[in-house]
Amino acid sequence: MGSTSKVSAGDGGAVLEDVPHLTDWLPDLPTYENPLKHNPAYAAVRQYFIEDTDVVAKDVVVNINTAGDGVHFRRAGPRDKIYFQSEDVKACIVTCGGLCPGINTVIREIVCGLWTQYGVREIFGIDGGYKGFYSRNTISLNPKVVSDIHKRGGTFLKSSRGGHDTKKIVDSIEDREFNQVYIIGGDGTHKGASAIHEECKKRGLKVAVAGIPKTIDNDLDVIDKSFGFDTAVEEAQRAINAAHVEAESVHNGIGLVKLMGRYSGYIALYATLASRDVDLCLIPEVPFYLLGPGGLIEYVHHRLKENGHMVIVVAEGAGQELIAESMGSFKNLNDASGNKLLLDVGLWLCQNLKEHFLKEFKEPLNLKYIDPTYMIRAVPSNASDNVYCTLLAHSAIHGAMAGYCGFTVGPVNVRHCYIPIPRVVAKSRHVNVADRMWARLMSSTNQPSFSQYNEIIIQKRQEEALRGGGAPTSANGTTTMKANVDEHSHEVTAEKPTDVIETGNRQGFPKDQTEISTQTTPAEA
Ligand SMILES: Nc1ncnc2c1ncn2[C@@H]1O[C@H](COP(=O)(O)OP(=O)(O)OP(=O)(O)O)[C@@H](O)[C@H]1O
Ligand SMILES: O=P(O)(O)OC[C@H]1O[C@](O)(CO)[C@@H](O)[C@@H]1O
Ligand SMILES: [Mg+2]
Repeated sequence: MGSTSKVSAGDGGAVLEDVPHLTDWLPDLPTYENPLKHNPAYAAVRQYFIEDTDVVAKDVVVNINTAGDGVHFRRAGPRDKIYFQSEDVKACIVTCGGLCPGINTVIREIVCGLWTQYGVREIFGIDGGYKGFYSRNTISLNPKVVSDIHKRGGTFLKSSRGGHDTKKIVDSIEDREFNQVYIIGGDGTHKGASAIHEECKKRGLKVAVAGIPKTIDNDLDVIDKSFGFDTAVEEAQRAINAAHVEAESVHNGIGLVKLMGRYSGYIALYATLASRDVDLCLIPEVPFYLLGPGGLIEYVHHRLKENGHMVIVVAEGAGQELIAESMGSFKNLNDASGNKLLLDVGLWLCQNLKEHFLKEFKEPLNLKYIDPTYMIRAVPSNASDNVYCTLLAHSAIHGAMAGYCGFTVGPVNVRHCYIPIPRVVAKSRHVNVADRMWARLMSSTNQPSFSQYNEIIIQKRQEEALRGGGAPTSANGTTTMKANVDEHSHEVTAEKPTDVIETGNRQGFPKDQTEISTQTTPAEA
């Protein structure tokens, strides 16, 4: 990422992973009194201003015998001295990447917060993500324009993938004289934000770049949880309930629900735990197999015999390697930002479940597939996400006004912090299957752990080798699908099953992801 980290130690030995400040390259900047001192709403608050020495511990659960002084982040909030005068601020806001409930609330609260708390009058929206900086006119924003946008899903400013051109973006920032840039987005967006910050620094500009982490997959590291996640989990309950109703109303009924989660299965995990009607939850972090002892088909058969119906929740990124191998050959497609496009695990499971049941148990399945993928992220944020978004927006504006830059905001152990951007994008967060939260799920669903994955695959391979290669039966229970990948809709349709192949990669994560964070969030404790 090319940025130098600002790590320092306090007198007591505590380590501070600090965020950049405008004075790092503009040491003589003047300071001003924070107008909040005279704001009737805030003036009465005792200890309203955050001390520069206030920090938040990254880890709060420690071993009494081995605990050191640990890593800390700068506490977010208003400072009594600020580095911008209200009339000099020209702020802009941009939203990038996929949608997430609450984006509009963050936009609204940045605008209203800057306006009412700091008296800023020049606030602009960038139209359609990063590329809007150099290809579109800006949108003038004020509290009236944004007054009711938090009641709508989506992004008022529009979003996009791809199109990040650091030079062109910073040229636009310079030309338009923006000095505060608020960037709402996920891991890709934050990598872009970091590049913008570094370029502004290189050009010696007085520009504060502030990130606000947005990811429905909850895959950004360090922060407790991303906004919109709770809303999405709540919305997913409607689909799971429908799947349950459909499944229990017929013989041999299966309700299959596909939820978002490219590489991290948090939505599926939490939606499953919240529902309690789910019998099987498949996530990208846990590779599974179909046939053989401990396999998916055996479990589904057992569950149907026992209960007559079942509900399966699958995260969209689950089983990708299995599907790819079962398809023999397929094209690797990426979206405009370079993210891998996923194969449809929902359709694949439907086809394989139905076929195996007919073939092995001579029983037809009554399978209903529900795909609410976009429905759970297109809704407006719920009440608690709205409050969360408000705090994020306020933390961001207080940080920028105080001259901090190249930071993102978010709660760490429930206290809002300023976190250096490289820290949150260095690695993605994944469900820790060795953690108690996954254990809770396993105990709720009683599903198999698929722990024999390696043994099953090795054994099947050996059997195939003995047979001389061209195995007439499935090695892992997958049926080869000839994929028609429509490059525009990205849908995968299956033709008639023809052949069988094996899979052999225990690794459930994307190959290019070398560092994986499986931190325990407070909610998982
Ligand atoms: N490494 C990078 N450097 C600079 N810009 C990037 C980088 N990766 C992605 N971007 C830009 O960030 C924007 C958003 O990226 P992306 O589409 O990956 O979504 P995201 O922010 O990760 O959000 P999500 O994946 O949660 O929807 C795009 O405009 C993309 O060009
Ligand atoms: O179809 P789009 O808009 O690219 O978004 C799909 C992807 O976005 C994400 O929600 C991440 O934002 C993934 O879970 C999902 O695969
Ligand atoms: Mg992303």
